[in-house]
Amino acid sequence: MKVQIYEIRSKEDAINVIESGADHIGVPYAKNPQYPGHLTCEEAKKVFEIVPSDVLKIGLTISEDVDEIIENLSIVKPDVLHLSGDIEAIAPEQIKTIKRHCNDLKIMQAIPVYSGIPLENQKALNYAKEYESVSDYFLIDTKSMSEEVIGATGKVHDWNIDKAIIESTNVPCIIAGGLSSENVAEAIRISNPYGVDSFTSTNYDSPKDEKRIKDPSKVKAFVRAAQNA
Ligand SMILES: O=C(O)c1ccccc1NCC(=O)[C@H](O)[C@H](O)COP(=O)(O)O
Repeated sequence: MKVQIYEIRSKEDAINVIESGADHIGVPYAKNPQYPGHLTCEEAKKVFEIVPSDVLKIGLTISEDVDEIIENLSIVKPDVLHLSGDIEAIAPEQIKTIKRHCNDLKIMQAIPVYSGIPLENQKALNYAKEYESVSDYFLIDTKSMSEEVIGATGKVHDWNIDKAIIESTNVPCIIAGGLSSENVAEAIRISNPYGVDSFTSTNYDSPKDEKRIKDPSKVKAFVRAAQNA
């Protein structure tokens, strides 16, 4: 079971999270006034410099501007670009353009799932079909009604929807949305994913420093719970 941890804002957090056994390190970058925690491209590059080659460097952007995305990738150089903005803002053909400009880049497309809405009233399965030819991973994540972006809600959704998406595609799927050491085993049992992702529930309750937000004991407990599931 692959374990992905967001959002890494410092080399210290990256080291702690890697020592805790995470397989994927998630760094959101390209400054956006709505997300003060996101790093500049230069800061993200510096964090990734210390990541060993057996850990995947996941760079998250919510940008919808393909030229800007390509320019930023030339600085940050992640292994995987995680697209977590409005899914309809970047069409599969545009993702092909991004891939053409960046050798060996892999794509993780976020698939939005709303809490409390039945699968038949959501577009998640259609999106998975539409984006599977340009995606190396899907990140099935909770979307809030009031936000354009997908994720970072701290809220769970129905894991049977994850199961349906996972069974519909050959793209490796990582599940996300309110996952913690307490609920991750049950989410895995229901959906049988390739990997699991956590942000909110592995943060300190009150970080003392804006760059050091990950609580090593919560990250270790999450990794252990996922690996033992
Ligand atoms: O990490 C962010 O800052 C972020 C911002 C905007 C959209 C998505 C973001 N993170 C993506 C992730 O993969 C999170 O870990 C995922 O959404 C789960 O978050 P949570 O429900 O808080 O555990």
